[in-house]
Amino acid sequence: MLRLAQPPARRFVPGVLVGALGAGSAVALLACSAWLIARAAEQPSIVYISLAVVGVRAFAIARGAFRYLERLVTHDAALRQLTRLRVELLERLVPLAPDGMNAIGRGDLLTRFSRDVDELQNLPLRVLQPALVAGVTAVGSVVFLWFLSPTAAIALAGCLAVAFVAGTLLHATVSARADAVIAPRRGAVGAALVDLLSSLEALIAYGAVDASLNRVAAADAALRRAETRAAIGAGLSSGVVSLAAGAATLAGIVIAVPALRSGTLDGPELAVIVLVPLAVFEVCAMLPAAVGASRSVRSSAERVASAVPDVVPAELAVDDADARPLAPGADSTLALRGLTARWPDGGGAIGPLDLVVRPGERLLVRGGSGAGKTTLAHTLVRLLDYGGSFSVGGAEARELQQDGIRTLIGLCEQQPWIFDATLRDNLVFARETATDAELTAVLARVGLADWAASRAGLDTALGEHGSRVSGGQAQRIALARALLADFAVLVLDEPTANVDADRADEVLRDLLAAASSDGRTVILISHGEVPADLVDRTVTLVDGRIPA
Ligand SMILES: Nc1ncnc2c1ncn2[C@@H]1O[C@H](COP(=O)(O)OP(=O)(O)OP(=O)(O)O)[C@@H](O)[C@H]1O
Repeated sequence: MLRLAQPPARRFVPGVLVGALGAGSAVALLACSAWLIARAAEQPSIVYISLAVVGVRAFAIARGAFRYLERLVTHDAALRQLTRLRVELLERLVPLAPDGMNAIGRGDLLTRFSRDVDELQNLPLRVLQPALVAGVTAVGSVVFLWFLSPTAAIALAGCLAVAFVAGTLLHATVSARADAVIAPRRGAVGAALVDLLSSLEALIAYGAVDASLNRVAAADAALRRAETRAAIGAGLSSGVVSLAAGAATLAGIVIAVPALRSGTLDGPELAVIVLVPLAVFEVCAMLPAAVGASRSVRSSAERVASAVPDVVPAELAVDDADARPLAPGADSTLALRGLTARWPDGGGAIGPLDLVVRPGERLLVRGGSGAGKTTLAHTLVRLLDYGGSFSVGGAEARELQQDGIRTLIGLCEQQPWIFDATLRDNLVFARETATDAELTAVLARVGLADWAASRAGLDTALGEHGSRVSGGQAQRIALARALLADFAVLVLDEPTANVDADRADEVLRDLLAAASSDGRTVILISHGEVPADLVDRTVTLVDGRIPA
């Protein structure tokens, strides 16, 4: 993950170079200014100081220009890499969705894909870039001072080393744990908040809102504690660096004054030796912070990596490299022979199952709760992988591209996803070319024409998660989508699960009439009774098998 977060050298190295030039200009500006002021105090002819005057102007302009360029180049590289990283993460997420994403709660997942991914851009910006620039500046400054006074150069190097070691150790002692737990605690706050907001109805009904609010407050307090501790660590380490900067200046005075008295140094050189460490430490103060930032980046990288594992769990269907497209107009006969499947956590195994579903057939798959009906449905649309054999129109499903199979076999889920958008938007993504007239016609087929007309028609807003539609209407909208997509085989998973018992038959009758028109195969999944005339055949699942 860290490798993915790091921009390529051709974009990263220019940032380090201009950063080092900016930092070098800052040090040179101070050295030049110190020399100029001290030399000017001796009131020489202007000729002797004109070069230094030009130097001060040049380094002042260069410092600003290089710092601006550094921000531009490093942020451009980091943001480009972030874009690439996001695309790569989404590409890794797609094969996991939806059945491989249940291990992490939605709130935590959201935090991983927003804050934790954002945190990864700090690898080049706050860890590697400042560390390299500080290193180059420190070495360059020590070498420069060496030519004036080797003793002063050694003293500066010593103070820099002490500042780095002491600052880093202090930072680590106070806030290493905090740096590592901030990201997971931020995730915990996100999880608690999403949990609270998405279950508000139940919490209000059972008077449990306060308990849930307390959970959010506790997660928030834990996050604040970690952030405070991290800030204390950062503050203490920058205090140590400032002390070391003062010590380096004092050391410069102690070393340079006797040299001045003995005549081996002149006044302007003394000013340079005493003041240059201040500029060097300003740049090197970033080092302990960079080590601290590396801990936060590592913690976020681990969280992102565990949300998108390199290897997709074997239980999920993934296209083989040589998977081929479904042949156009492929026969829609489905044949399962010794089929087995299970969920990524290893639970809910079904099979071995033997079953043939012929084109145009209306098959009811019955079974008690937990019998494996939804598991079978997810296997048929190639969300879950299978053992044994599952052929589609005579071709083995695992040899065909999943996308192709999903143009043939469609699934209307038990809890259909309704987007927080208009009725039109909720339908048209199933067939992007559909006109309003076609959308209205399909609404009539699923029995929603009058309801839509009594609202704002296709512009009716459906609310978040379909909060403004009933369970039966949500099922009808899902079926309307499926009809637009024109699947040859339609799997209806418990279409009346969220409908009143006395309206269930009516909804089911409407749905099946619409679904099985056009000679479509319908596999109806239900745990309850279904009027016999609605289906051609019934198979019963018991503990994931069809008893003989
Ligand atoms: N997303 C999931 N991850 C892991 N296990 C699951 C998942 N969904 C279902 N299971 C497990 O698989 C088994 C079969 O569940 P499944 O949802 O297929 O049953 P079902 O017949 O559709 O039940 P119901 O009528 O109650 O919806 C159960 O033991 C269940 O715990």
